[in-house]
Amino acid sequence: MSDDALDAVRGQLIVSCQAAEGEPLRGPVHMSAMALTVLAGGASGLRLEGPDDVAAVRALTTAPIIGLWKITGAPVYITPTLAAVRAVAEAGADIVAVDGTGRERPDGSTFADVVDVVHREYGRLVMADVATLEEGVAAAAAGADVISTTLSGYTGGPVPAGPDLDLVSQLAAALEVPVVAEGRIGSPEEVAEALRRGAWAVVVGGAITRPAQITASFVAGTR
Ligand SMILES: CC(=O)N[C@H](C=O)[C@@H](O)[C@H](O)[C@H](O)COP(=O)(O)O
Repeated sequence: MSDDALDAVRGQLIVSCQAAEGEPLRGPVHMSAMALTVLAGGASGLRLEGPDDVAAVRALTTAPIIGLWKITGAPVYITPTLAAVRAVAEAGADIVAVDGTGRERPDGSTFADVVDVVHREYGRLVMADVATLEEGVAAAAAGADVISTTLSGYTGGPVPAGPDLDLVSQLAAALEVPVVAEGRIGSPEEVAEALRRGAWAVVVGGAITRPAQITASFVAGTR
């Protein structure tokens, strides 16, 4: 298994290019253009949703791709089944991101099963998307190659306004594996702070690639 993808993003910005079902930018045509655009801006890696987007962008770049597949219907929705894991790996993701919260997966698979499939069948890496320190420690013990703070704020209660940089600090202090800062990072200053706190890399999504969200933040200034 190669750690090249992780080496290539060390200390760097990864940009998440995602559009949800029903959004005008949904689909590989627009997301490919978005991906090439953020690479032109200096992003060192990409986070992409759905096998179609991953495959389309894989054909265009050798930049590291973190792939996931959001399948709604259960609390665990980030690459929630082994079939989804295989589809994302087969589409060409270097790193497969999956829910790493320890909650029940809809197909009954375990996180260790995911690690086994991704490592043994595909020779790729596994990113555990977690919400807490305990989940990150458990996912690393179960074989995750990299832990991301993706799900902090999304597993119960109100979603906070800013990123969970304290979780970045806690995970970085506790773990040997790389820790990625992700979720609600909204400024270059927050990127720098996440790296200071020990993040291996920083993922920014909506603040760069969700124009409706960005527009709404400006519209708020008219009220
Ligand atoms: C919670 C969840 O499902 N997060 C998703 C995971 O891939 C995406 O919707 C986020 O855009 C991504 O994590 C980047 O975060 P932000 O867009 O806040 O910079």
